[in-house]
Amino acid sequence: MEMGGSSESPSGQKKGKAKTPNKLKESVLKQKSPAEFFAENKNIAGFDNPGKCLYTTMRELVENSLDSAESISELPVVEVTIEEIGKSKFNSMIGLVDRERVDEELYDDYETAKAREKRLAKEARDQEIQAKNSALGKKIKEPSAAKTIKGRGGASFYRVTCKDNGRGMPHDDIPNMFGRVLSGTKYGLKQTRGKFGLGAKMALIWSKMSTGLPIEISSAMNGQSYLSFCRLDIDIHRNIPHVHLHEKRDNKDHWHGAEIQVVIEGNWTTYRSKILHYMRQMAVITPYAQFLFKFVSESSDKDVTIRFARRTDIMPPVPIETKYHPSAVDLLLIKRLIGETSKQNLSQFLQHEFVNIGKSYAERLIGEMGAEFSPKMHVKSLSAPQIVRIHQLFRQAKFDDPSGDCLSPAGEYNLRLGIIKELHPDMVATYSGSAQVFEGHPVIVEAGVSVGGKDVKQGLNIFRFANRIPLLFEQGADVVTRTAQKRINWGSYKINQTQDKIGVFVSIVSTKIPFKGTGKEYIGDDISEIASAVKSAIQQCCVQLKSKIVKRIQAREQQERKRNLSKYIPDASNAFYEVLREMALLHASKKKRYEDADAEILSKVSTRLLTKEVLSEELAKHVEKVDYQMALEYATQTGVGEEPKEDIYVQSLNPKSNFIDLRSPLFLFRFFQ
Ligand SMILES: Nc1ncnc2c1ncn2[C@@H]1O[C@H](COP(=O)(O)OP(=O)(O)OP(=O)(O)O)[C@@H](O)[C@H]1O
Repeated sequence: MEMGGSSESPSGQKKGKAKTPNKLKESVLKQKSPAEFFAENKNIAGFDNPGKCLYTTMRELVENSLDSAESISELPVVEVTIEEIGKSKFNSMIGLVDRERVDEELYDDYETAKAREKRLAKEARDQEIQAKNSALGKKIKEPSAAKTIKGRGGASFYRVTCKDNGRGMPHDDIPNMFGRVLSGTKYGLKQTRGKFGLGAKMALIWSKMSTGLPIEISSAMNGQSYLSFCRLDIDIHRNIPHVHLHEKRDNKDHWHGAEIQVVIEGNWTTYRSKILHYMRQMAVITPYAQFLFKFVSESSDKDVTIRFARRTDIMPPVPIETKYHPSAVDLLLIKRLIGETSKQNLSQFLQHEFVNIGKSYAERLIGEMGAEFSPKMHVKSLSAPQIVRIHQLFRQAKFDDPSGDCLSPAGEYNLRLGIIKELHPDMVATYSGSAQVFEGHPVIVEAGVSVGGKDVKQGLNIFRFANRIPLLFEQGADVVTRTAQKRINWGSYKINQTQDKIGVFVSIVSTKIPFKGTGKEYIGDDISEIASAVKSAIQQCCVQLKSKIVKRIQAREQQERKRNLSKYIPDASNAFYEVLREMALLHASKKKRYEDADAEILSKVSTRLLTKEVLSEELAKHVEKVDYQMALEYATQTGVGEEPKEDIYVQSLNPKSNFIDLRSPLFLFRFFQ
């Protein structure tokens, strides 16, 4: 650590010699607010560099919007706009006058005349080599433009706006929701995309760090006559909101939802594809939402507008808040629950605050705790050692696994819809596992595996989702990738891991997703319960696919046989006809006599009733008949009922009617919802 200037040095000693004061300074006790901590370590929340910051800001806002709309069972409508703001515009926004460079050499991207000469010479040499190579028909390597330009370049700024039709926020809570790190409404035991109470604040911290501009929030709750508007930034050192403006405005349109706007430094060029990928995959896993994504560039030529239309009105059920499973709690949590409980005695406390403890089981547990415990004892009077005893028993006793009823998986239908939309595969299989348990939290793993498709690369194409969030980073370390690559014997399902175009979709939902880091980018491969649930879900899909693949192979073989037989028809009929013609000549010249049916055939040959063409036709008919018989035999052996049944979902195209008609010339089916 370097010492401050001598004037600030407590002893007034000179730099370098001050051993003792230096030590003293190092050992000064300091505190950090959570906001300060995350500002200094923003990479752990997914804010690594300007490009990634743009991506993470956008996704945090989108995920909040979806959580919000779903919490009131509203089919989500989310509009995201990323507007590029050039340096001049940005400067004028913050009231800074543009300034021309005076001392060019001061700048990082300054190139000396010598360096310029060297670069141009190198470029000329490269061009020559390329021209030679292209004349020789060799592959030409694109020169990387980025490498030739030195310097960090001018920063790019973006206004990110996200508007939804969700719950909105209570007027008075808005400053804390956006201006106090680690505050949120999603800390309960419930499957939500958000969890940490951090995302929106990180966007604000990054805006504060990169542009110094505040965040703006408009929000209205259902039936609210006013609209809350709040402009705020965050006091990083104290971790409290710093409100610039907080007022109620007229809500003429009876709108409900939220619109969040933040101006940050970013990099659209490097993260464009990730951002669009994210939006596309979000649309895949959330087909009941409608998304409008817009990128507005300074020079409108790079503008992007993508609308992801809603493809179904069927929304997965709203996840339910649940209680703790006794095996998932630690000492601290038990103490907290005791502090918060409304129940008086120990027996009621155990039954009310935890899942899977009924009255009689609570009494058995209390009996096991020892003589000093009784069902009627006052729960708030438990001593510290007594609480430890409860905790120890919770760790050792048997409890039923938590049920998955509180979870809301994407559903096989949505997964299948997503895979078909994304990959247009030749075949697809999906599977939804039953609830598993990890550290007392229920986990449901669903998978879809597809083979073939449009624009799909050979090998494994992996799509990961956790609590219905697409995960796009750290693919290599993720449990899904590792399982698909290393623990599935694709060959045994007649799938070629390197040559077939394989799509693997895995969606994991839980009241606690064990993400590595707060950036929610991947789930590690070290949790055996999750790894084995992922493996089994993928395997189940593979088993379904195998039967389809085997049938396809058999059908192909049959077709091949037919094709082979058909190939010989011209030669065979030629040969037959030649033989018959010879025989007919012998028969006609009476050199050789044929009787009855033989004579009849030969006379048909002579009168040209039986020609080469007729023989060809008859042979073709025969091949067809044999083929049909074989197919029939195959179907009888394997049984038609073996064909996997697939649910189909139909819905009315006319939003006003609650039925759909299936018409045929003979009948009409009317399905009511
Ligand atoms: N668009 C929105 N509509 C309604 N409420 C919102 C919206 N955005 C944020 N909130 C509220 O603000 C709180 C804080 O949001 P923030 O993104 O900081 O954390 P989070 O979503 O709870 O968790 P995480 O950090 O894991 O994303 C949320 O818990 C939610 O109550």
